[in-house]
Amino acid sequence: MVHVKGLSKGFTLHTQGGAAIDVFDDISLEVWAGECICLHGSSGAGKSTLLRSLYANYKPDAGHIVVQHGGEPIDLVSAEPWEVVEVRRRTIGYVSQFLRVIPRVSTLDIVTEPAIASGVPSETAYASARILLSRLRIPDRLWSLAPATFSGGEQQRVNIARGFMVDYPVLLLDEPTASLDAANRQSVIELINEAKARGAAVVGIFHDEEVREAVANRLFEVGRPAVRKCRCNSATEAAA
Ligand SMILES: Nc1ncnc2c1ncn2[C@@H]1O[C@H](COP(=O)(O)OP(=O)(O)OP(=O)(O)O)[C@@H](O)[C@H]1O
Repeated sequence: MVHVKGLSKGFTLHTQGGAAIDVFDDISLEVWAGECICLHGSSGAGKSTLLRSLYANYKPDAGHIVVQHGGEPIDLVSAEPWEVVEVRRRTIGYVSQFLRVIPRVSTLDIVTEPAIASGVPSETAYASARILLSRLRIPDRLWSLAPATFSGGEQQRVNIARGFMVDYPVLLLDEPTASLDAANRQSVIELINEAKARGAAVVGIFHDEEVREAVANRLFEVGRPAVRKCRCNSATEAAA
């Protein structure tokens, strides 16, 4: 479903004297339908940067991210913005750590929105949203409220419900259980395993060992490049 080839990414901090940070270099990875890859590595190794690159939030410096989209391969590194929008609507779902709260929009509407955008009839979408919110133990008295005032764990569960509303062929999960208690962690484990069973290719960051063991088929080590590229301009700076 996802084929990453020779992917490299660094950042240049233009507001801080052009300092260059090489994050990863020449990464290659394949993710098949029905499996879950856990991105692994020390803090700052580049796990979130890789995940965001897979969602085309960051543009890699080199390499390819080829995704099967509607039966055709598409390279997200060279895709046009409208193609990225289409891929996100139909093929790749992303659950970030934090919910982007929209003022005055109810929990039910936030959760339902991706399904309606992907063409699911509104009645079906609302019925699925209610089931997901119940499975994730969001009390129904909160469904009509905007989640701005919800606890961290409640907001995270609303975000997870939103991410699982559409049966995306590819799912990217950035620490989906970071603020959850044991019962809710278990619900998320079940949702991930159900997604795998229907053939989703899942890539995630799971710091929680119990979650990792319950869902991951493989660990993929994200590490700093063995040889750091120097982006200095002069030979003197390069030598230094
Ligand atoms: N938008 C950005 N601009 C500049 N540098 C960034 C940006 N995002 C990440 N970095 C840098 O890239 C490196 C990798 O960060 P990243 O968040 O991908 O690591 P991580 O492995 O997910 O870490 P953690 O486990 O602590 O969340 C860090 O050195 C970080 O400072």
